Amino acid sequence: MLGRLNHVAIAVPNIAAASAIYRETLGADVSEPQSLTDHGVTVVFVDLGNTKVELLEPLGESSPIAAFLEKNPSGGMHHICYEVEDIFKARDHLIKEGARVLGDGKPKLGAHGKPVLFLHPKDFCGTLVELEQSAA
Ligand SMILES: CC[C@H](C(=O)O)C(=O)SCCNC(=O)CCNC(=O)[C@H](O)C(C)(C)COP(=O)(O)OP(=O)(O)OC[C@H]1O[C@@H](n2cnc3c(N)ncnc32)[C@H](O)[C@@H]1OP(=O)(O)O
Ligand SMILES: [Co+2]
Repeated sequence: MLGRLNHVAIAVPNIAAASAIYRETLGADVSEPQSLTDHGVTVVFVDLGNTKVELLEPLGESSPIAAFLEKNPSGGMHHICYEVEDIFKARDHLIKEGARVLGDGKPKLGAHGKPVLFLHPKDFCGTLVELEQSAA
C-alpha cells in the first residue's frame, strides 16, 4: 500500500528562523512559505532530491500543532508522510484494520494540492502518519 516517503515534517516555533538554519547553516534549498489556513499551519519545504523535509509553524488560534509545540517548545519531528496510489482505498483498508483516521475521514487537499489524510499516532508506533495520494 505504501509508496515513496513524501516528506518528514518538523514543527517549529518560528518558520523564518528555521528556514534560515536550513538555508544558511545546512545550505539547503528551501521553498517560500505557504500559509495553509485550512490546515492551521504555515509550511516551507526543504528539497532533498529524493524526498523533502516540511517545516511547519502554527497558523491561527486552533492550529493542530499548538499542543505539540507546547510540549516541545524548540520544535521537533511532527509527522511522516507516505504516498499512496489511492487514498480512498487506503483509508477503507485502514478503517477495516481498526486504525483511527483523523478528522471526518474525508481527504483534504494538502500543501501539494493532493488529497491527504492523517492517522492517529497511537496506532502507528507513536508517530503521526500522513498519507498523500501520489496523483492529484
Ligand atoms: C496537510 C497540509 C500539510 C502537508 O503536509 O501538506 C501538513 O502536513 S499539515 C500538518 C498539521 N496537521 C495535522 O497535524 C493534522 C493531524 N493532527 C491532529 O489531528 C492532531 O495533531 C493530533 C490529533 C494528532 C494530536 O492533537 P493534540 O496534540 O491536540 O492531541 P492530544 O494532546 O490529545 O494528543 C493525543 C496523543 O497523541 C500524542 N501526539 C500528539 N501529536 C503527536 C505527534 N505529532 N506525534 C506523536 N504523538 C503525538 C500526544 O502526545 C498524546 O499522547 P499522550 O500519550 O496521550 O499524551
Ligand atoms: Co505534512
